[in-house]
Amino acid sequence: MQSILEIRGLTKTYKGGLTALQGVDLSINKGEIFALLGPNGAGKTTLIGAVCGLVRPTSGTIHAFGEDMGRHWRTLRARVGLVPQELATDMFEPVLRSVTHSRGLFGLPPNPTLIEEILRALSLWEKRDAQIRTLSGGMKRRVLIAKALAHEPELLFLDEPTAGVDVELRRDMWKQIARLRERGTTVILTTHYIEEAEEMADRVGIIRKGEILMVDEKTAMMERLGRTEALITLAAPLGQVPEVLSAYPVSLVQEGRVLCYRGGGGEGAAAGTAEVAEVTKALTRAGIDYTAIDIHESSLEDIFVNLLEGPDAPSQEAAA
Ligand SMILES: Nc1ncnc2c1ncn2[C@@H]1O[C@H](COP(=O)(O)OP(=O)(O)OP(=O)(O)O)[C@@H](O)[C@H]1O
Repeated sequence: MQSILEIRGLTKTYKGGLTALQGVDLSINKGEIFALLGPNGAGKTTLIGAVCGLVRPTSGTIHAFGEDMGRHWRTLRARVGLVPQELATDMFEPVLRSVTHSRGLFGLPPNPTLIEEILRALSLWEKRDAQIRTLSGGMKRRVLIAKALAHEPELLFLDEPTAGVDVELRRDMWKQIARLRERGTTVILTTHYIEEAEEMADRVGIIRKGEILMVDEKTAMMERLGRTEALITLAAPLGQVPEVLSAYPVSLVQEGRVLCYRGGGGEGAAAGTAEVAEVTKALTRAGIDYTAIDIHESSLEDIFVNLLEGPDAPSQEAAA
């Protein structure tokens, strides 16, 4: 797997003393979609800003395309695209001119055919002569994407691309991002939306308080940390867990009316469901009747919440 971005020991302490990044190490593979998942203030925007030259790191190194960004800044930055959270300027510019200008900023020759293609793909061509300020919020977001694509970046950062947009537009944007990947662009996106990471990403990094807690392939993360939960509603409440179930990870909840199984973590989903079947057989053998079973696998969301809430969030080494 070829690496396109190597971040080592990246630390950022803002004036005033707040440390937004603490020794971040991160490798991004060429051609992947990487989701950086973390709560508000975790350091996601700071991390992107450091790679895109908007934030000066306090220490650490960033290599992109195999070269030191600190040394070859101009040439490397031209190969990186950034879709920021908000549009800061350009509100009075018409769409076409603004997007064309973004390409020129990187010293590239004009390419009207490419700009038209980008605007059409983002359903903005009809609006090419409209001032950006007159567009809807969702369209403004698309203009941001168009501007970032105008100079044909190989590595694209999307800072919360779908925050505050409606479900339909969100799905639309996911499709656009998937298309970029098909064309070979490497995509790093930040998000609060677990669903977004679950849907889009090849790998997921979880960041909290400026530290990367865990990086893994999405499916491996879900398999390794995922658990099976089953709620077995009993026909009559129990005072304590029956002896026949002492070997299983079960407990009584809802005043003994429901038997709760939580297990199967680390061995994939099948181990959990098979064990739930054993539990139900043991109940039947013991003559304990039940009326319903609600069984589900934990999602990336459960994993994320557990990680963030856990008192001893695992270190990256421990998790690897
Ligand atoms: N220019 C700045 N000066 C001082 N502190 C800052 C600055 N920019 C960000 N911070 C602080 O650094 C921390 C990380 O912020 P950052 O914007 O990187 O987080 P984030 O994960 O992107 O959050 P969100 O999801 O809310 O966008 C926060 O505590 C924030 O208040």
